[in-house]
Amino acid sequence: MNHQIKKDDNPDLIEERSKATFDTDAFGAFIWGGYNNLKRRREIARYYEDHKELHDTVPIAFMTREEKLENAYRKASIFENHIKKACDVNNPEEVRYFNWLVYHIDGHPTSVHSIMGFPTIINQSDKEQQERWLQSGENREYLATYAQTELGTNIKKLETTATYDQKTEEFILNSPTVTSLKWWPGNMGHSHNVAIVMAQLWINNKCYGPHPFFVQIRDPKTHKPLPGITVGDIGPKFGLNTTDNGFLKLDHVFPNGTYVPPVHDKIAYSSMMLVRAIITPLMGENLCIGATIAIRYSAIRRQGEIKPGDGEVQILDYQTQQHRLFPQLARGIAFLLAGRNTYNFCNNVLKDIKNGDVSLLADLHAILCGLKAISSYQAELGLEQCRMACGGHGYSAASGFPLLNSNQFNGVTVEGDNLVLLLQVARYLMKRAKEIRYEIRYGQQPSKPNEIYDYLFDDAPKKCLIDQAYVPNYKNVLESFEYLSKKLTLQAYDKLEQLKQRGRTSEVAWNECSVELCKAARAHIRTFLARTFINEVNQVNGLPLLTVLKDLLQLYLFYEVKECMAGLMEDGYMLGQQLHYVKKNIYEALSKIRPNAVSIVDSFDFTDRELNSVLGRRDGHVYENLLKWAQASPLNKHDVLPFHHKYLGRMMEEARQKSRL
Ligand SMILES: CCCCCCCCCCCCC/C=C/C(=O)SCCNC(=O)CCNC(=O)[C@H](O)C(C)(C)COP(=O)(O)OP(=O)(O)OC[C@H]1O[C@@H](n2cnc3c(N)ncnc32)[C@H](O)[C@@H]1OP(=O)(O)O
Ligand SMILES: Cc1cc2nc3c(=O)[nH]c(=O)nc-3n(C[C@H](O)[C@H](O)[C@H](O)COP(=O)(O)OP(=O)(O)OC[C@H]3O[C@@H](n4cnc5c(N)ncnc54)[C@H](O)[C@@H]3O)c2cc1C
Repeated sequence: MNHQIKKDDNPDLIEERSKATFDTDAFGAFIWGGYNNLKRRREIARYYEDHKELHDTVPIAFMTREEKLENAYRKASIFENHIKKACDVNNPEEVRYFNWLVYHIDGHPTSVHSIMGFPTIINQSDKEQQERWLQSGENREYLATYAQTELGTNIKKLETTATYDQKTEEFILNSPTVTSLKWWPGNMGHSHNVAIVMAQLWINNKCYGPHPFFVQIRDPKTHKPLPGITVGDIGPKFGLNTTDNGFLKLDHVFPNGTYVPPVHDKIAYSSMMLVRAIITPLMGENLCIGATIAIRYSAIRRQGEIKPGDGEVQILDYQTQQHRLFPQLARGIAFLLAGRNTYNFCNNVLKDIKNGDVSLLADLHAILCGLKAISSYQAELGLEQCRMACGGHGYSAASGFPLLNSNQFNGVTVEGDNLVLLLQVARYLMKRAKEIRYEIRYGQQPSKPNEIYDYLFDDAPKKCLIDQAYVPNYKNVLESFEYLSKKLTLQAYDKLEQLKQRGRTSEVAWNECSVELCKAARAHIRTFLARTFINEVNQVNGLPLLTVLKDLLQLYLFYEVKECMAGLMEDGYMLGQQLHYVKKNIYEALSKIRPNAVSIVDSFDFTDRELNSVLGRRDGHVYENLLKWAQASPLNKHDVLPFHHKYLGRMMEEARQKSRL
């Protein structure tokens, strides 16, 4: 049953919704982690709808950059009064959702304090520091950005220095070169007044590597930059234009502080882990938003005929449209599920770290790097497919895609460039490969078993079992992913070793293998995503929901096999006939999903505010609202633009006069 049917909606959507074979609320509860979470989302969305002061005054596509910032500043100033009423402030998901409703996708002036600056203070300060900065940070008496990236970046090679002066017992922070300027930190340009500055710590002429420093950059009262600080906004960007990403030059600045060594030398990097953990489910959500817009629009847009004379069809009936859109839906769900799992894993490991236990740090780091890289890349490609699926209207800001996709672009870069992060996964895999080769040669056990990479140690001979069974066997597909991942991991490892034996240094050999290392990393993450999706679906009770989830899972798994078929076929593991079964499974899944497609996207329960799209409106009344949207454009405030006569009008008048001569 689809709970979103309303009698005044677009008739095509009513028809689609009436065909649902499952309960959309049950699906929504599966996606958002239970019925109570779904209910809370609705209550929070209602709260937002009822409080007009939290809404944008005009669509942000019609605002200048200054107007965008002022609008977001205005909302930030009343946000605290509302969030306590709207949410359980101890529930991060509720807080995140309320933030998302209020500020939407283009950033806002308190974001980096919330997701990076303040969490760094919570996780990386000692008791004395916490007493001083925790409550005041929580109250937003100050706002802290996270200033790590410089004009050139590679954390180990950061150029900003923090030199301990033994006489005055102070640290001196300095940007010694032009490339040491901090560049990019969010909200540093104008909004925040404190920066967590990552700088190379020097004590007694010895460098202790990058460490975070709490630096007041603007006067708490006047908000003017403090002496020695040069700070400003880096200018307009592809997206996130409501965020003032900034530059910062430090000229011998003296923040307060004492040096307390961390329990692990990578603790200083833990803030990045937290954000990487947030990014994966966010990528899933973005992709599901794009798919919702494109699928709803494809259900109301009629264009062309399939059976001549039968009238124009909904474009969602074209197999090509389904093949373009439904995999995005399936991938979006896979990222949401894997993202939720690893977010919980991340919080548990960060708690362990606080208690001095760093045993799972490397496992967590690798999986977060890989998921962030794969989810942001595939979401970017997928959203572009969704945009293209909407034809010309997809190119209009009214579709929501220009804002959604241009913000999505930053996902592949923020918190570490994707390729750099894939190489971190590969570094982890190479350690496992060394254990495998070592174990086989010397009969030793690997360091510790772990569900994430156990399959790499499975030595049983492998045969591809993908067949044409009516009910697809997901385990067989998962085994194919495991086979490919292990093969690519060992191939990369063996090549690395051969190159080293031929005299290459480790670093040069690494570079010469890096394309193959990235392939191995992708294959490992594909395996993780597939396993998580299968595990989650296996826990579902209730046949109608289970059936539709299995349709999506079938599409997800076989689509991913098709994506990596070259690797599976090159050594004869998968045969041509089996590829035929793979394609058959994809086409079957598309047609099983088709009648439920609108109800699946309805199940996400996104509000029109979240979709921010005339094409994706829940009621399907697209065309009349496209006209309203266009008429609201600032250009249409005047029948004749104020500068018309000065330029074009004069040009035409002069041309007319000339032709009269
Ligand atoms: C809304 C629309 C969608 C938008 C998308 C989402 C947006 C949401 C967020 C918006 C706000 C974004 C704000 C953005 C903020 C930033 O970007 S902050 C800056 C982030 N910067 C980076 O991420 C830099 C990336 N680089 C690195 O992390 C490191 O340089 C490196 C690549 C990991 C290499 O590390 P390094 O120490 O320099 O060198 P190595 O010798 O290779 O060391 C590797 C060893 O260290 C271990 N390790 C590395 N990182 C971690 C970690 N985080 N935790 C634990 N361990 C780590 C690694 O495993 C190696 O260990 P060994 O193998 O044992 O040596
Ligand atoms: C919207 C946005 C918000 C941001 N917010 C913040 C923030 O709040 N705080 C902050 O500190 N930073 C922030 N950043 C900076 C961000 O973290 C960096 O841009 C990111 O880590 C990539 O670093 P880079 O730009 O220096 O790219 P580079 O490191 O110069 O990478 C450029 C290219 O070189 C390749 N490359 C680099 N190193 C290697 C390698 N070792 N092996 C193979 N290839 C390599 C990469 O693959 C990439 O294609 C933000 C960036 C953006 C876009």
